[in-house]
Amino acid sequence: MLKPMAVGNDHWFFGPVLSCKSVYVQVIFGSVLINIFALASSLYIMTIYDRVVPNNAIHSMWWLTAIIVVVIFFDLAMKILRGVFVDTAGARVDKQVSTALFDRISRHDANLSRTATGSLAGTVRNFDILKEVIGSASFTVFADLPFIFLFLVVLYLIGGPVAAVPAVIVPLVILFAFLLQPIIRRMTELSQSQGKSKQAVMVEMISALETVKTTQGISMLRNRWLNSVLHQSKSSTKTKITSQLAAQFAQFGQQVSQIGIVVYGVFLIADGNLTMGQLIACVILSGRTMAPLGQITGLLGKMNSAFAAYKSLDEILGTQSEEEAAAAQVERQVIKGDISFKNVSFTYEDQPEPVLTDISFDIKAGQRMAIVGRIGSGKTTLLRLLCGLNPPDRGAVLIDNADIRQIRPDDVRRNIGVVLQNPVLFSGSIRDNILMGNPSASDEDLIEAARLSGAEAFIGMLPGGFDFPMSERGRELSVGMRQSVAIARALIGKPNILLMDEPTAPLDSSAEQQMVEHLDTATKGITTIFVTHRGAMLQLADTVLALEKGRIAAFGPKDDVLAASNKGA
Ligand SMILES: Nc1ncnc2c1ncn2[C@@H]1O[C@H](COP(=O)(O)OP(=O)(O)OP(=O)(O)O)[C@@H](O)[C@H]1O
Repeated sequence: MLKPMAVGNDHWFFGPVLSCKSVYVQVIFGSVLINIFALASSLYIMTIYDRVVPNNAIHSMWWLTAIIVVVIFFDLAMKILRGVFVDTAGARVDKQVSTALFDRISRHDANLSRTATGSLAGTVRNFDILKEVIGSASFTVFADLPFIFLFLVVLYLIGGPVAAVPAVIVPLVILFAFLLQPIIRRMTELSQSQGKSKQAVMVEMISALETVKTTQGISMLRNRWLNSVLHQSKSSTKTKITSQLAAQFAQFGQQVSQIGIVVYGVFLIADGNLTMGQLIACVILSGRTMAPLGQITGLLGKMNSAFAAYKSLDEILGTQSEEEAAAAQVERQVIKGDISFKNVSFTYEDQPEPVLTDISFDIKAGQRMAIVGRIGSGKTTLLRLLCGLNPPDRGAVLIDNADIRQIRPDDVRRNIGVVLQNPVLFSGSIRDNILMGNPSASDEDLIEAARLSGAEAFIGMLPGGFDFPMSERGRELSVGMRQSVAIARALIGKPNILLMDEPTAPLDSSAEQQMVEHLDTATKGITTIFVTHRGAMLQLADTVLALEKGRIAAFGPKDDVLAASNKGA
């Protein structure tokens, strides 16, 4: 079960934002000053027209000009500082949220592993949109919004009834933007989800480029790509046009307001109720009143994108994973290695049939068990449940009599060595890759793990030995070499439980025999569970579990199970 996280200091987004509270308070303070400065320039022009020009008061003009120049410099300094503060806060939030994102995605969570890699990458990329809004100077426009009312009041104090013109237009612009808002939001969400599908097609193709090149699959993927590009560009164009409509209406409102003030003002001047200077000041103030609305409506598209990005990120970061929930429960520095399955059943999401049904068995610490069965009988799935990659729907997987979901994930990772099917290596040296199994291991541990896995034999022949540099996925090594490095990575943490999924599958029979001999030494005294289709690996096992269509067909000492199966055959 996923539990929503509380909003507060621990919230993935509002937590970091609130931690920059003091910076944002300074930004608001800066905005107050900037808006007050904006009043000064219209008052200056009004005074020049009404007092200085009629009286030819050049001396006063110099004084007033000196004051307004100082104000303009302060205004400039404030705007620069405000921009710097917003950027600084944005960078801090970015660092914290990006770290949380990495941690969350790198933790094995069944819910995330169901999401396509490309789509996940798209969600992560969307964080940039959110970051751009909160970390950009345009964000400060929100701080300017309340000043619309201040400007209206000042407009009234200076121009009296002319204030009625912007006072009518401002709510109309706001209303129009509000009415468009849900439409823009829907379009933005659609455009973002289509963007993620586009990313998913590209990532899937790039990650299997060689397969794509050597099969006839290019045209199929190309069609998928073009379809998603077409859909996304259609919806993003619609979103842009609609949000521009709101911005254009705000600009239109600004122009109408200024013309309205001029026309109304001329009548008021004719009646002697307004001066020329007051009229000019009112026109300037009306522009200033409407400016934030223009900016906000221009930002509507971006803000909706940011909101949609927030929502999709919240699906990843806003919930507490089961392993995090369990983290607080049982600490197991050392796991001895007893394993029990109690009536375990499991169905992959969106699949009609269970993959494992009512699986129960016990093995004692130090036993070595082979899981055998036909293709698709559920062997890998059983191993996935054992590493905690997927939680069972019913029943429980117990390690040292504790439900694996209740053991801290770090303790599970430290005590269980895992070699998955087709293990992945990372760019970096062989040393880096093996140390991923235990970053604090000594050089002796490293050499020992390489010896036990059989990797030592070829590492010595590579240029640089353990420092041999590899690129992405370790493609400079043969499949068998990669397998040995992956086994060394699993062994270096000296685990008491070792899980392996067909560790000898890519090897020929002589390499397999060698690997079996290495593993025989490496797994002495360790609870070892491995999936295999190969007879040679069975030499290691003292216990065999045979699966058939997700149910236990046989379980017991190797010789008994093999004898029974020979009799059956
Ligand atoms: N991620 C998944 N989502 C949905 N169904 C899955 C997933 N992984 C496996 N399955 C299905 O679960 C069943 C068991 O798969 P599993 O990989 O556990 O079998 P296996 O015995 O290890 O097969 P093999 O010998 O081919 O490795 C299969 O029918 C497979 O289609």
